[in-house]
Amino acid sequence: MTNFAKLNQATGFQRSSTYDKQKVQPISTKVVKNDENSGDLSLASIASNLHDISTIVNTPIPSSDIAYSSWVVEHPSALGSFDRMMKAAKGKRIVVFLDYDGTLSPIVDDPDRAFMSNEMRAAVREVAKYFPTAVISGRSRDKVKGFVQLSNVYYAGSHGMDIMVPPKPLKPCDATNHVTATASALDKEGDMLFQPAKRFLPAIQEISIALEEIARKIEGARVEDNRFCISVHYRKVREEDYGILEEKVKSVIENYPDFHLTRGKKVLEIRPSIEWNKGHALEYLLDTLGFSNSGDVFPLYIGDDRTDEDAFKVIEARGQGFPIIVSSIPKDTKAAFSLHDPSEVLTFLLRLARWRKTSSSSRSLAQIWGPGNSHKANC
Ligand SMILES: O=P(O)(O)OC[C@H]1O[C@H](O[C@H]2O[C@H](CO)[C@@H](O)[C@H](O)[C@H]2O)[C@H](O)[C@@H](O)[C@@H]1O
Repeated sequence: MTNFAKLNQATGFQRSSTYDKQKVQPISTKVVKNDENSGDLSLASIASNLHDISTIVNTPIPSSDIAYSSWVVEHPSALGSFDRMMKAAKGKRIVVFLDYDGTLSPIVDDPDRAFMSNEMRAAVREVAKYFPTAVISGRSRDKVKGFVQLSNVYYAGSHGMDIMVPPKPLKPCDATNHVTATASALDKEGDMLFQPAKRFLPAIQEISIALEEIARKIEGARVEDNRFCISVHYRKVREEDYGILEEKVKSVIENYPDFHLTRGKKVLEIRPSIEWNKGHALEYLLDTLGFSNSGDVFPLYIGDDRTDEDAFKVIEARGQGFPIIVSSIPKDTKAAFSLHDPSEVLTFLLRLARWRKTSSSSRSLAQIWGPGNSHKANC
């Protein structure tokens, strides 16, 4: 049994095996209590009955809807499961990790215009008031910081290859946990930087120039310098030109054996071949904040893309925490829970902050954190 299966079993989550479309079941009227949607049928029960409903009312339900609903049975909605999730996290210290593109901001054609809404910013700010919070992005750290514009979160750019934590913790509650990591340097502002791919910077510059040259000749192609990795966007490239672009990009990488190509959403990413990804960044941040050997830490990671799977795997291996995928289509994932899109991410974050706020005010601090730990409730 996997750690998640154990976790789900312990917390009462049913992650069924593959949905059997042939099996006719009575339409469930079981209600999943949910603050936003109290009284709605759970997605899981919808999934197991969509096919039957379709037959009864003789109205075809798109197969994509059925497929999505079946997938949600395997990866329950983090909104529908919220109360039970929080029950499982009771008495633990939640640390929040957020991806940027496709999670905090919707996917748009122009990467420079992937702005985060003010509502989302306020929600992240609120969450970060109560929980240590980090944004881990494929973008350069400066760029993602420029989009998020919050001073109370930690930032990791270049898929975790550029991590910044202030030498002093962002919140007093982290003070006892804050440790100085090795292999770090201080930047101009005195922030502590961890940049395991620094030695590749000269090669990255060369590769970037070669890729710019290629992109100039293919309409719609675009190169984005993410400092320790490079993105070649093809969202606006004609389908018939994609093959040429990919071949040319590969031919550049062939000259640089220390680099490899990965793929994201309509983007090719060129990265140094080091053993470091978003999963390592999550572990690094937990260590730096002093949670390395802490049995009571509950990392919560929300992300939408392939590179986020590395972080999901780390949480799965720890056997504690919530890996949440943002997706409107079924996909292979290590995430245990799901959210449909960034607007559901917003709702989830607001609920998370509200949950902590109300539990802080309605119960005594000692009840929440245990005797002697009441200061932590301010985190
Ligand atoms: O780890 P992330 O924060 O999710 O970054 C991954 C890549 O995100 C961006 O590209 C994606 O979003 C763009 C804006 O919505 C979209 O135009 C593009 O097609 C997507 O792939 C970013 O521009 C890349 O550099 C990141 O690597």
